[in-house]
Amino acid sequence: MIGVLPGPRAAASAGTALGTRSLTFTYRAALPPVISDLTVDLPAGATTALTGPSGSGKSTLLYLLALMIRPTNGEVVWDRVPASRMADAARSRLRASQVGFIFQDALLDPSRSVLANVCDSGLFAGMRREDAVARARELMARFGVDHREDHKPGEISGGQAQRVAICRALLTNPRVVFADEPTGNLDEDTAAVVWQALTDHAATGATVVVATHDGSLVARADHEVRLDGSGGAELRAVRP
Ligand SMILES: Nc1ncnc2c1ncn2[C@@H]1O[C@H](COP(=O)(O)OP(=O)(O)OP(=O)(O)O)[C@@H](O)[C@H]1O
Repeated sequence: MIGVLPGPRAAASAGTALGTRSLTFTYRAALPPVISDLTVDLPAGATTALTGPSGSGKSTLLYLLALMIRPTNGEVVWDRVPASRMADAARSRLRASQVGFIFQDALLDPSRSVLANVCDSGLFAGMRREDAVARARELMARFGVDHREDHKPGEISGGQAQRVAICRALLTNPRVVFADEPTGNLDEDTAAVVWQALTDHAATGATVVVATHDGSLVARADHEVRLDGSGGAELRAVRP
């Protein structure tokens, strides 16, 4: 069980909005839990690096926090509400309106153009089409993929697909961004642009949680939650 640390930029935020209470998750009853009795508050207005050995449960914890899967025991709490107990439709609405998720393998729709992939999350969240397109083009220019807007995901590189996925996640200016190895496919300069974008987003008051093995990213985060590989975790301030 682990505790709470205030974020350096927490003053800019409305406080901690997201956390877990005695969270336990098991993929199969016969197996030991991947996450075991985890209590943590993830500060708003700050970046938190989620680290730990391969297989320790980083992706699983991101899916739980993003309400994509339900805990075996305990809660994921959003604004003091046990959101993991909400009905599916309510969880979907919360995800669409408040969460940006950058998957480890980008997970773009191969049948849709790059521009459509980026815009769709905004349309689903209720944005007007022209606003979604304008914001998508602004983000794609920032991440250097605007010249690919008419291409299909199968026609762009892995690093470009990762950047498109980042544009998609930031489109609605979500309150919470989860990123699963967002710089894994990127060169150093592009990774720096992505990290800066996530840091800037946290500075607006958002909660940003990044699963990563990249020590240079961890060193630039505000906090680290380290999963120990046996279901537990510890939280530390990277930059007190
Ligand atoms: N759908 C699934 N069914 C059963 N077990 C699973 C499933 N998905 C993941 N696991 C197991 O859960 C554990 C945690 O996996 P997870 O992908 O969350 O780890 P991770 O820390 O993100 O790993 P990596 O750093 O290698 O990406 C692993 O032992 C994995 O084999």
